Formats: sequence, structure tokens, C-alpha cells
Amino acid sequence: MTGYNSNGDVATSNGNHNNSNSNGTNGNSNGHSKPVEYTAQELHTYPYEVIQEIADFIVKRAGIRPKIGIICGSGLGSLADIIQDAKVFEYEKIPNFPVSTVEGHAGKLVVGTLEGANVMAMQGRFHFYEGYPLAKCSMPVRVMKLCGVEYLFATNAAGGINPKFNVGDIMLMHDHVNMLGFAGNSPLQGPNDPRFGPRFPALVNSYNRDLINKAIEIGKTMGIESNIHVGVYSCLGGPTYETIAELKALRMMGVDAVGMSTVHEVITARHCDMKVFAFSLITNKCPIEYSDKKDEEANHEEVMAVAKNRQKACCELVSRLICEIQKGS
Ligand SMILES: O=P(O)(O)O[C@H]1O[C@H](CO)[C@@H](O)[C@H]1O
Ligand SMILES: Nc1nc2[nH]cnc2c(=O)[nH]1
Repeated sequence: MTGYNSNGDVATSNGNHNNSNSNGTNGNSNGHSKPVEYTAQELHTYPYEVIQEIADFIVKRAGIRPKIGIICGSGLGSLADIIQDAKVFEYEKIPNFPVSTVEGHAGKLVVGTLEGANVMAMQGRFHFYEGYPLAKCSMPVRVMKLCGVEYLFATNAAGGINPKFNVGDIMLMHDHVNMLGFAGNSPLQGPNDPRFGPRFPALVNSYNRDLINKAIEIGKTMGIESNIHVGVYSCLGGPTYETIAELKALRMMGVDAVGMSTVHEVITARHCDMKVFAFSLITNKCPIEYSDKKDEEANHEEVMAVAKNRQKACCELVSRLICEIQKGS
């Protein structure tokens, strides 16, 4: 498999990673670095050493250790545009990083400062429906951890199932239903590396209560308290939007908003003991009765248009919450 040398340039594959140095390269006596080579199986599950190499690559070039990691949902890439003193890494230039394939996910990692905190933001996440295994989808969360991140802010665009939710509302996630997990799929599947966390992590209290309460207070001062809800998110595999019968089933299970992301990232973050704050921007109302109305069908263009419309409020919420975290540290 092709690797990258320590400058992030694509390099030909001829190294053996067992001999790699801390930069993830095989330095030799004439000072040239050989690329690290990993098997497809290794890159399927991303062993600790691979994650460490990616983290070292980023920290070395960014010159800072981020404390807060942000994952931008569909159409919410502007959350990364407000980062100051930004160093931008295109995914394809980061060794062994997957590439973004979905519209509204630029495929860039942005490292810099926000409200005085060192942050790193993913402008583009990885979804199961792109063909990546869940471990690969959430691998960047482990990269964040090894870069020094303590707090994960995960954002997403989602369909509102709770009839009280309107398009443009923000749902602060306080729990999730892991539908992919019900079907036996987990980002933690495979051998457990205790350097990341335990074999059997508990997930009650995954969503940091203190951060949820702070976000509610911030919503009040922003004058958008009636657009802020607290609720349960569920991730389905996608890429199809849900049928009416599926939406009815999800509602019966207590799900308030549905999407195709975030849950595997939160599981990975909690496994390695990161504090998690997550919210869904409600980009469409999910119908729960049969109808011929075309305008009730979800579509990605609408999802992105709503996200663009609400990006200012989302950016303000995120910035002010980071400001609160900074005040407490
Ligand atoms: O969850 P994010 O990445 O925000 O995107 C959501 O929007 C897309 C569908 O329109 C899906 O990828 C769904 O998961
Ligand atoms: N699964 C799913 N994902 C979404 N992302 C944005 N809206 C939706 C939706 O209605 N369903």
C-alpha cells in the first residue's frame, strides 16, 4: 500500500513499519525517509501505531496540541472557518487518512485557536455508507485523542422525528440509539487496545451534562431558547433516508432526530475517555404519515441549504461554549 513520507508527500511503497521511527518514517543513513507500509487489514482497524503517526504528523506541523476537537456536520463546515491562525491539512495529504466523498464535507482538517483554545476541526467526516468500516469512520477521533484533545464537539444535520421540532432548530444530544450496534456493528469491533480504553465501555452519561446545561444557557442569551431542544439521536446506515414505517419505529423507540453519523464517533470518544458535546441541526421534518407530497421527501440539497442558513447560530453556540470551557480551565 502506498504511504507518505514525513513531508506529507505521496511516496512509493517500500518500507517496513516495524522499523519506523517516531515520525512514522524509516529514516536511513543518507537522510532520506522511506514511507511506512501498512497492510490493508491494518488500515482496516487502524492500530495504535498508525494513529500515533498521524497524530505526530499533525501536531508537528500545526505546532500546537489541540484541546477541543470539532466534527463539522453536512453543510456546517463554516464551524472550521472561524478558527484563527489556522493550519489546514487536506485529508489526502495526511498519511493513511481516508478521503471525504460526500458533498458538503470538504475533506480538510483545520488546526488553530478559537476563543483562546487550541482546537482542531474536521471539515468533512466519514460515513458508513461511503463504504468505510465504522472503525475507519471514527478513526480521526482517536487521532484527536493522541493529538491531545480532551473534548469532542460532534455536529450533524438530521431529520426531526419529534413533531415539536422545526427546521432550523438545534437538538442538543443527551443520548443515542445505536441502530448499527443493534445489527452487530461497532467502531470498537475487533481486538481491543487498552491504550485507548476498556474492552467493555459503559455508555450511560456519554453526553456531558454540564456542557448541555451551558449550551441551554447560551441558547437563552442568544434569544433562541425556543429553537433549542434536548433529545435522542439515532444513526442509521444510510445512504437512503427513512421509510415511514422506519420513522414510526424510531419514534416509538424514543428517537427525536435521525441521521447517518455521530454515534460511532461518540462511542470512540467515550471509549478513550473524552468529554462529549454533540448537537443535531434539524434540516428537515420527517413525515410519519403516508402522503404523496413530494415536498415532504428529504434530500441532501435541502439539508445543506438549511445548514448554510443556520451556520451563524451554530458557530456562535460552539464558540461561546468553548469560551465557557476556557473560563473554567
Ligand atoms: O451527519 P452528517 O454528516 O451531518 O450528514 C447527514 O446528512 C447527510 C444526508 O443528507 C448524511 O450524511 C447524514 O448523516
Ligand atoms: N437518516 C437521515 N439523515 C439525515 N440527515 C439529514 N436529514 C436526515 C434524515 O431525515 N434522515
